Amino acid sequence: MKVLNNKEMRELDRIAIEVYSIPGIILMENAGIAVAQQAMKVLNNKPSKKVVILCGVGNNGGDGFVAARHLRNKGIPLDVFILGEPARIKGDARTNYDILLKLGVSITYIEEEKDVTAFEKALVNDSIIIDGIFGTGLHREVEGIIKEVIITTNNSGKEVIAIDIPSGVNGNDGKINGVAIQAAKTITFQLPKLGNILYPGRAYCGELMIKDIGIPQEAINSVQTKIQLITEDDITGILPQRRPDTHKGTYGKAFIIAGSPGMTGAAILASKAALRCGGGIVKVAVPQAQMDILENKSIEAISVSLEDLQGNKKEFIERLQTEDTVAIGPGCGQSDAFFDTLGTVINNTTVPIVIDADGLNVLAKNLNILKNSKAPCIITPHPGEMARLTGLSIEVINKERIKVTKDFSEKWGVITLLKGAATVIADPEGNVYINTTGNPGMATAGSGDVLTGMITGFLAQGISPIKATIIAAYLHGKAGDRGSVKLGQYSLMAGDIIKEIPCLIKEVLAEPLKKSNNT
Ligand SMILES: NC(=O)C1=CN([C@@H]2O[C@H](COP(=O)(O)OP(=O)(O)OC[C@H]3O[C@@H](n4cnc5c(N)ncnc54)[C@H](O)[C@@H]3O)[C@@H](O)[C@H]2O)[C@H](O)CC1
Ligand SMILES: [K+]
Repeated sequence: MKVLNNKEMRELDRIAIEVYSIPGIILMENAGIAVAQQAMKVLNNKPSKKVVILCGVGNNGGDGFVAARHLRNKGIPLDVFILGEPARIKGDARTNYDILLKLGVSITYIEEEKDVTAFEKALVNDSIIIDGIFGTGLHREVEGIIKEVIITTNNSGKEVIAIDIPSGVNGNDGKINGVAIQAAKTITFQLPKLGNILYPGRAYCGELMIKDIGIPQEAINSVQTKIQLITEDDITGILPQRRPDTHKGTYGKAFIIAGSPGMTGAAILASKAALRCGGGIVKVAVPQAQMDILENKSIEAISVSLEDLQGNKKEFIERLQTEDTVAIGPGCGQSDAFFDTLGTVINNTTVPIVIDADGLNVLAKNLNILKNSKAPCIITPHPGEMARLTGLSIEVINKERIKVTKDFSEKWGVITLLKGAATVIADPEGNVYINTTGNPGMATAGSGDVLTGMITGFLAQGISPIKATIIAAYLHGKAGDRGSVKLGQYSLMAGDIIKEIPCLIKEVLAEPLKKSNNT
């Protein structure tokens, strides 16, 4: 699903209205109806029904006027408050404002302190608030009486439904322009905006609902954006049912170079995750002293002595030619020998390579070795590792997550998955995919090793590097969400994420069994 910035959303509106002749007031009516319907759902659980609607002087306010009319038609008591000069209300918003005036709806104009008091008094019992102050038209800091109303709203303890985007959240990047409405739910229209998806804006949205307001798919297709939100639709049924006449080799050979003294767990987690995602054969190169531990804990994986590999480069290179994918880095440490191993892999592998953790920390010392790579390369840094790869501060990286990730991918010709909330994936062509599954419970040792193993498991089966990265990112987060519901975010461990993979693959990824397959 495309994710738009404010300008692209306005362009989408324009195309719908000017190219496909859909009157803007129809879009506004549909938007307002969607908001009213959601408000009714929330009100149904409340004994006393009352809605207070905050409207700005733009079309976001226009949506609010429409919602007011539909709620009034359902007999819901409501108070409408307008923030800004009524004379500035124009076009479709003006039409809907005039209708409310003709209907005699109670409208209060918030221009000074006493009007804020009137707003506070309107918030009786368990009334709910609809936020139609600003949408994609927000273009400067929120100040003055509007800022005061937003703070009052947030302090009121009332449930807030935001129209399109919580007022104060910048639709272009999710940053807060001074202050922002904390919504319990946000109803956005046709496509999500970056401000609905990127933190901190995403946290202000509460539960995000995307409502179709009648903009045709042709109009959506014509808006040029390279940023997509990963949704379950993107990965549903993507793993074909397995044919009877197949064997483990059919599902690919993954070679994982992981582990160092005290870090065998990284190798165990990555190998288990790769197998759980359907990889056929998973070999793991670990230091000789850890082979027994690995074989004991990950019995389905095949262990290989890292020292033997490092001691016989010719054989190492020959082995690399027999694999379907290679992953390197989890728990590897940063020894000179490992730096050489990484160079051997990058210089001699033609199949997809996943570089994670210490592989990235060592790569950061000489990024130019990427220029020798003949293989599709996927890197999976967290912000700290990205800081070492780019020389940027973690603060800058987290402020410009999309730009930093996209720039790195385009510059070095790799697929970059930047971990964090929300995970950002970019490919060398500058396409960007945002993943919103996952939760803070996954900030636990080994979670990244699991993700590396999952990407590797899908690559081994011949899924394309970008698709394997997208599927793994979504599923990893979804598994973490399930695990956190069962165990709580404090107790979730990396191994618990792996436990959730089988059900999710069966429910989501695997193509539904055809009747004939049941025979
Ligand atoms: N396809 C759709 O998504 C549809 C969206 N609709 C709604 O229209 C708004 C966008 O409306 P717009 O008039 O462009 O802007 P806003 O209503 O968001 O802005 C209100 C108004 O406020 C002024 N302003 C901006 N920043 C500030 C500030 N910090 N302080 C004070 N005033 C400010 C600005 O000049 C504007 O005039 C979209 O979000 C949807 O809700 C359509 O109704 C249906 C189709
Ligand atoms: K809003």
